Amino acid sequence: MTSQKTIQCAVFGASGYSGVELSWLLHHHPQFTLSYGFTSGAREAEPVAALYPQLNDRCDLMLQPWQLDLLPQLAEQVQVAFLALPHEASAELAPKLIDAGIVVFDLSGAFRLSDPAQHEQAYGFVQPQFAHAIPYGLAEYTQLQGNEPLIAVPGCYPTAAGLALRPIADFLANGSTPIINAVSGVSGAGRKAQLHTGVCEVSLQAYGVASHRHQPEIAQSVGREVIFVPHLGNFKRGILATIYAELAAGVDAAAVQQALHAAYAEQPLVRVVAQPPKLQQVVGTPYCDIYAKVHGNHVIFSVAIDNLLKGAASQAVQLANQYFGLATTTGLLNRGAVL
Ligand SMILES: NC(=O)C1=CN([C@@H]2O[C@H](COP(=O)(O)OP(=O)(O)OC[C@H]3O[C@@H](n4cnc5c(N)ncnc54)[C@H](OP(=O)(O)O)[C@@H]3O)[C@@H](O)[C@H]2O)C=CC1
Ligand SMILES: CC(=O)N[C@@H](CCC(=O)OP(=O)(O)O)C(=O)O
Repeated sequence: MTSQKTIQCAVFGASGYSGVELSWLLHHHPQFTLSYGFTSGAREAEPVAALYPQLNDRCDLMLQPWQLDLLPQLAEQVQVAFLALPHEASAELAPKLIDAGIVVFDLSGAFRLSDPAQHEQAYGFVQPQFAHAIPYGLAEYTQLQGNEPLIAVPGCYPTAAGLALRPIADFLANGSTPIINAVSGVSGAGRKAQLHTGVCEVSLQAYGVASHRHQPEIAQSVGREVIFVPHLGNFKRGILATIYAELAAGVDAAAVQQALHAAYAEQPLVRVVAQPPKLQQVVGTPYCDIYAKVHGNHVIFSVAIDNLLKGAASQAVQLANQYFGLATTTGLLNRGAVL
């Protein structure tokens, strides 16, 4: 185990929603020191509290615009970079950081899909060639050794779907297609101004119907085709996913419950709950809450996470904890969130 606060790290995209949550978690982390918080080159240097006044007198991080000529200095100082960047920016920057000897935890979708053709179709750009070898970091199902150069942090919706469906993957009817309906708060779309996420525009609505880039990611994660329909809701943060899956003959409610409890008995950040979860019980926390009910030959899940934490920043820290041999919850409990 590494001694106190010795692991220096940088957050790229620290002015964004998932980046600021990461920065706040790392600011308090007992083992990591947040040495740099970078923004795009389009900004001036400024304190993080200038963008997020709730951090006044609580976090003295200075945001700096990223320029490539900072790389040698960065490589001397930090061991770890967390990328909370647009997908293409991550794809471009990650190889440079790796070449400089920095381990990268990437929150974008740039390295999640192992099939390059599927990636190009979903993201519209060509994936770096080494992407197929990058571990997909659904934290409860990943065993990092501490020598991986890059870890792909799962997407927010795929985190919720993967944590529910993986424990019962062997119980599903042959050839059946789970259906995932999920509602996300507006922070899922990031901080940048966009008409469709404006306060007068958002009203519960489906989008990306059976065409969202997370559909192939969920399919890859659970090992079968799925139907995925995301929805945008008029609330700030959180994802509530309702998942329907057909069970193989003979699988009953007890078997499903036993599989879920067995999968997460030793996993402190996934809670198998007895009532359908409310968003408010996970918002601002690193937990995923999973409820399951068997109805006839189907299992119905209701799953709740905070998209910016378990769906992004806290899962990245969970993976970094694992990478450095720390307990999975280190620095994650009793923290509160920024937004
Ligand atoms: N929001 C969410 O719920 C989740 C997001 N993610 C992923 O995390 C990543 C960040 O998302 P989110 O926090 O929502 O995004 P935001 O739009 O809130 O933030 C984006 C950040 O990236 C910076 N940035 C933009 N372009 C560049 C560039 N070319 N070079 C360097 N920095 C750049 C921005 O800086 P500036 O302020 O200067 O523009 C900002 O700090 C995305 O890949 C997203 O898909 C993953 C899971 C959940
Ligand atoms: C509400 C909303 O817009 N959500 C985003 C997903 C969140 C996100 O940033 O996607 P990744 O997990 O792939 O990084 C979207 O649908 O594009």
